[in-house]
Amino acid sequence: MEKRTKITVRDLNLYYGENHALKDVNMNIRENCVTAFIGPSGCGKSTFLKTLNRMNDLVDGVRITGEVKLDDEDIYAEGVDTTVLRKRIGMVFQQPNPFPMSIYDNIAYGPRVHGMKDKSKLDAIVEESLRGAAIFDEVKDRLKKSALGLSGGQQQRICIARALAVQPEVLLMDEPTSALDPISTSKIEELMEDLKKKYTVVVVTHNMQQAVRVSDDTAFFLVGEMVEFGDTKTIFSYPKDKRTEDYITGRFG
Ligand SMILES: Nc1ncnc2c1ncn2[C@@H]1O[C@H](COP(=O)(O)OP(=O)(O)OP(=O)(O)O)[C@@H](O)[C@H]1O
Repeated sequence: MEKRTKITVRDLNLYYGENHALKDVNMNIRENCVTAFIGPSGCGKSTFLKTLNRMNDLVDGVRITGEVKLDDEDIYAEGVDTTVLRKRIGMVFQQPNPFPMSIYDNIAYGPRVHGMKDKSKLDAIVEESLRGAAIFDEVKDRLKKSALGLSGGQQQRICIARALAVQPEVLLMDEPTSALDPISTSKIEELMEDLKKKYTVVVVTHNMQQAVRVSDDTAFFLVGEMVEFGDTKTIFSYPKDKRTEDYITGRFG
């Protein structure tokens, strides 16, 4: 079945001061799919990911032109509440960054900030989020213990659960496995397959095999330009652009 577009990007340009870091990017990100961004270091993958939930707003000297729509809403329109936006579009980073508090409190943090006080509802959200991130069984007997006592791979799944706890629609993942061992990496990759049933997932990865394994669509970036975008199998089997072909065959990067 053809998937509908969840995020539409039109003519997006981003400048860090004089540095033109994203050049006329256009993309339709499909709902309930995993979209991967690949490309060599410094090509703008993370910068682009962050424009999708306005995380770049926090950086001094950034200027953005163009349009990003979530469903039919322009996320850069005047009056958009970025707290609400980031609740709808959650984010997971390269380094697992659980808060220095209990596993339970990490997950309950977002719902509490958004006003949830009811203990039994919070309990249910915590369990559901941990299950959604495939870590409930591993931590159910130590919910009151510090999240910092978990392994890196478990911490990353706690961060995913924390993002799920506020019921997002989209999950942005910035190289979520690059700090993890192969077993933790494959757990997160399996999880992505599951997550896309409920959410729209966008992942930046350095690892082309990972893009092939987990994603439906792939975008290839090179010095701020989105060179090629489309169905992952097609991009990796029949790249249209010579630069994409050179990159995926390992000629540079
Ligand atoms: N906060 C910032 N301030 C100024 N320039 C920045 C900032 N963040 C990134 N840049 C610049 O923007 C360009 C794109 O960087 P970005 O981190 O988005 O690339 P990337 O493809 O994600 O790289 P990597 O894979 O190494 O993380 C680079 O030239 C980088 O130096």
